[in-house]
Amino acid sequence: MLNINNLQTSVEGKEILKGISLQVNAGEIHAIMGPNGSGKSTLASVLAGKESYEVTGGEVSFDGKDLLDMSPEDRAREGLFLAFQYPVEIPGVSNINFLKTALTEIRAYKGLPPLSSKDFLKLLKDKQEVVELKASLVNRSLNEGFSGGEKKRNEILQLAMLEPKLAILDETDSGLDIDALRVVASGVNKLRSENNAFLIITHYQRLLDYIVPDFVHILYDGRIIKSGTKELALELEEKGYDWVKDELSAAASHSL
Ligand SMILES: Nc1ncnc2c1ncn2[C@@H]1O[C@H](COP(=O)(O)OP(=O)(O)OP(=O)(O)O)[C@@H](O)[C@H]1O
Repeated sequence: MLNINNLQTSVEGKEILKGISLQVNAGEIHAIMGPNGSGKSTLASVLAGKESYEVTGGEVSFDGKDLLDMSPEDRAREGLFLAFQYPVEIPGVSNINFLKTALTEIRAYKGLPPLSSKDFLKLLKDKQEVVELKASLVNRSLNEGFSGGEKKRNEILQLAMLEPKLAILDETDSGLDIDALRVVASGVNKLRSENNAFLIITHYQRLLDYIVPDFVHILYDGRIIKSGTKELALELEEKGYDWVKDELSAAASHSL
């Protein structure tokens, strides 16, 4: 589904991603962990097509198509979804209109007609229950005045409505209380299927108790320095990032 090969990117002349390779197949959940400033959000932004990042090398294919060649809108239409670390507020655009417009766009791209208002509202009600989001929030302006936790739940509502092939969740757990964390995680677990995949960026092993990843990758200074299964996240929480660095330098000196 997603194939990243030696991806390198810079921002304002500063190299941030220094050769990332990662393959995500349908049905898989990958977690990316790494210290502050290691490039996690940059990776998410580059995949979503944010303009300020310059790709200086490498390739990314998504379902066999060249992702880097597509506009951000086409990436979304192809089924890529990014849940922001800091969801944006859009005053004047109601949450419900935003969802309807986005869903209509995506359906049109797939050659499907728009849903009738009745069917749309029925779908919305069903999905709202998945994320336990209050009905009143759906009628308000997009994220305006939402609490941090409500914004994150709203991101998962968007995910539930749009059913992307690949969802990238950038620190969705930050700012969530325990109940909201459980709701967001159970939303993701209900939405996961054989046909979609998730890339979950997180600082805390805690989220991975709820959403069990198939693979965990450690991003450090713009490179994936170690990959493993869910146990790697536990080990990391216990020993810290210096342990991975020390292990790698020991391996490097051993091979000299
Ligand atoms: N628009 C930008 N302009 C200048 N530098 C940037 C920009 N975006 C990212 N960077 C730099 O790139 C590096 C990686 O940032 P990024 O936000 O990807 O890290 P992160 O791993 O997501 O960190 P955190 O865990 O703190 O969210 C940082 O040194 C950051 O200052």
